[in-house]
Amino acid sequence: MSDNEQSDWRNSTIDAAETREHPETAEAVQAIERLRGSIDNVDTAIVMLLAERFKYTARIGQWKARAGFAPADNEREHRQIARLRTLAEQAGLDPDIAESYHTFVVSESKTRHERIAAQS
Ligand SMILES: O=C(O)C(=O)C[C@]1(C(=O)O)C=C[C@@H](O)C=C1
Repeated sequence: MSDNEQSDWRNSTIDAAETREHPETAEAVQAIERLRGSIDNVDTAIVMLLAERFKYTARIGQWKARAGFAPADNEREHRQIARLRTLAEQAGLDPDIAESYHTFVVSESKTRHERIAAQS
């Protein structure tokens, strides 16, 4: 493969019209499109579940602000991380991915808890 061909290949996506017509890539295009449909379904479920999770944490934020509790609870976080890492292992997911997800959502909830506390 020439340098030019190599860089064309690296920049190509399945959306280019010719990939559909090429016998060598047509099967891959179809398989990827089917898998993208599954990914869209999973992403939809994740966004719905995140919306539900943040409704619960918003209510916790209000209770914490009212009761004078700190936004963060490190012990709870450690227990959550241990639980999620075990679940991930059982599900065949890299536990680091589960922990990164936890870090992201919990840091967002704490930011929101702090906002609620500052407003009340
Ligand atoms: O369980 C709590 O105390 C929460 O405020 C919820 C939550 C979470 O998003 O799961 C957020 C912040 C805490 O540090 C721990 C957990």
